[in-house]
Order: sequence, then C-alpha cells, then structure tokens
Amino acid sequence: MTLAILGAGAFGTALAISISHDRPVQLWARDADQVADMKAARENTLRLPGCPFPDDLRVIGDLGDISGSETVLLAIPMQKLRDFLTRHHDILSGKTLVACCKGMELGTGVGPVSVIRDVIPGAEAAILTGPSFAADIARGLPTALTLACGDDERGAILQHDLSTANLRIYRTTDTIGAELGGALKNVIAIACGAVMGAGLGESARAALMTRGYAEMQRLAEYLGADPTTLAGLSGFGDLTLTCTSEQSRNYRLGRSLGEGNSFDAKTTVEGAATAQAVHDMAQDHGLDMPITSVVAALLENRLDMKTAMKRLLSRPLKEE
Ligand SMILES: NC(=O)C1=CN([C@@H]2O[C@H](COP(=O)(O)OP(=O)(O)OC[C@H]3O[C@@H](n4cnc5c(N)ncnc54)[C@H](O)[C@@H]3O)[C@@H](O)[C@H]2O)C=CC1
Ligand SMILES: O=C(CO)COP(=O)(O)O
Repeated sequence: MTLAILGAGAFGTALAISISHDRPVQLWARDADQVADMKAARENTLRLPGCPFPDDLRVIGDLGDISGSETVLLAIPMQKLRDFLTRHHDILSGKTLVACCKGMELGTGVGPVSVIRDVIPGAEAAILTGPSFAADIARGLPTALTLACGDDERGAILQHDLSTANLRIYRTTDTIGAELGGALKNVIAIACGAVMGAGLGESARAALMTRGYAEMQRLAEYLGADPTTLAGLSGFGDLTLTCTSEQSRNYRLGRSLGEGNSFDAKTTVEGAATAQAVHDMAQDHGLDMPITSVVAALLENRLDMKTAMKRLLSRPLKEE
C-alpha cells in the first residue's frame, strides 16, 4: 500500500521519512520549486534540513499522482484545511483522510476531523496527534502518538500501517478528545512561554500547566470527549512536551511576548488562531476559559503583558 502525505512542511516531511523506511510514501508539496529542490537534494532543505530521504520516499507535485493511495495524511496548517479540502474535493473523496494538524478553526470553533467530515462526507476521517517534534521523528528517536478514528476497524488498520520501529501509535475512537488535546495544549504553551519569558519562574509555569489542563478538561467534558483521552498522549502528553521545550514554536512565541521581543510572523504557530477560535466558542457557550481568553487578548494587543500576567496568576481563590 502506498501512502500519500500532503504538505511538505516539517511534520509532513518527518512522517514521510519515518514511514518510508517500512513502505512506499508519496510526499506532495504545492510549490514547484520546493518539489524540484527536494527531488534534487533528497532532503527538505527548507523545513527539515539534514534529514535525508529514504529510497522509498517519492516527492510529487501533481495531486493526480495520489489516485492509487487509499490513505492520505493531511499535514497542512489547520486554518488552511477547509479551503484545501474544498479545492481538492474530488480527488480526496472516498479515501481515508488522516488530519495531522493541531488546532480549532476560526469562525466555526471545530477541529480538523469535523472539517474533513463537513467538506468531504464521502471520506473516512481520522487524526494523528500527540507529543512529537518533527526533528525527533525524522531522526528516528522514539515517539508515541495517538491515532483517533471513529471507525475502530479502520483505526486498527491505520494504527498498524502508520507504526514504525520508532513511532509507536496508540488508538482511540474519541476523535473530539484527540482534536481538543492537540489544539488546546498549544494555547497553554503560549501562556507558559510568556510566563517564562517574563521571568516569573518554573513554579509559576507548573501552576499554569496544571490549571491549563483543568481548562482543557472542562471544555472537553462539555463537548462530550472522554476525559481519559485528555489524560493520554494527545492531551497531557503533548501539553507536557510543548509547555516545557524550546523546540516548540508555540512556547517560543509566548516567550517572545513575555520578553517583549518580536516573533517571525511566517512561522506556523497553531495556538494563536486557536486561542481566538476557542475564546469565541467558549463565549458563545457561556464557558469559563480564563487562560485561553488571556492568551487571545494578549495576541490581539487587547491586554498588555503586565495585566495579562496578573490575570493568569491571580485568579480568585477556590477549590481545586
Ligand atoms: N513541526 C512539528 O514538530 C509538528 C507539527 N505538527 C502539526 O503539523 C501541522 C503542520 O505543521 P508543520 O509541518 O510543522 O508546519 P510548517 O510551517 O513546517 O509547514 C507547513 C506546510 O504547509 C504548507 N501549506 C500551507 N498552506 C497550504 C495550503 N493552503 N495548501 C497546501 N499546503 C499548504 C506549506 O507550504 C508548508 O509546507 C501543524 O498543524 C502542526 O501543529 C504536529 C506535530 C509536530
Ligand atoms: O505539536 C508539537 C509537538 O507535539 C509541535 O509543537 P509546535 O507547533 O509548538 O512547534
């Protein structure tokens, strides 16, 4: 079985490298120059330099080439997903589409699995998420992820097909829980980066991670997710990684805010739009999401850093 991965950013490329040690993989990029460069260099010099492509990784620039691939991984940013699926509806219909992005959509407040089901009802939708940096996967370091698919039989096939010697995949049918964990941990990571950048210390960060996790659980429960999913790799696992690592772009954006420095606007930082999407959705439903709301306000310059820090760390005293 040939697998297609659409989106040759850091994550799509890392998955392609890892999985193509075991089975043929087609890696699609939209940019013709990048396709030519990757074909010539046999690595992704733009997004993942220094990680050579195995022989069974085939770079493609024509989406027509994926017609023989039953399973397609979508490794493009969350806010671009709906438009991408709409434009390529016909070629993707009838396939198993595995979202590899983390976030909630601005305007609708839903995650990638819901977007896939909405735009391409004729496809089987799943999500691959959890604690993993692209560079770690590409280097063959041990990683564990969650694969969520509403159809457990299909999920078991995906679990088997996508696992490699170094990429261990657990599975669940709770797609909402998996979507929420991956999306919300990025927002909390921005907050943690801000606290660290402002020099408030690791104890403050631990407090924020813990209260952030409570906030994630609250929304997940409201939306009908299984709390054990949030306690797993896609929730608690990814929260831990992202809130504590300089490798994380979400954490680094937060740290820049805390330090009062600028941040490269071209970098993919999913937590920024997700903070706004979740804040809007929480307001519509009358839910209390204090950390998410502060992050959204901070990013929109509706709140200065000093007031934001005060709000994050001086919430009313209450029972845990
Ligand atoms: N980099 C990492 O360590 C991990 C990333 N992810 C997730 O993977 C997703 C993608 O992130 P990265 O690959 O890291 O980002 P990236 O910034 O390295 O790459 C994004 C890719 O998407 C492509 N793209 C953007 N808009 C597009 C469109 N409209 N149509 C087609 N392609 C488009 C870009 O050309 C680029 O190749 C994000 O949701 C991220 O949260 C998940 C786990 C780890
Ligand atoms: O999702 C990730 C790790 O699991 C990658 O985090 P960043 O998008 O913050 O770099």
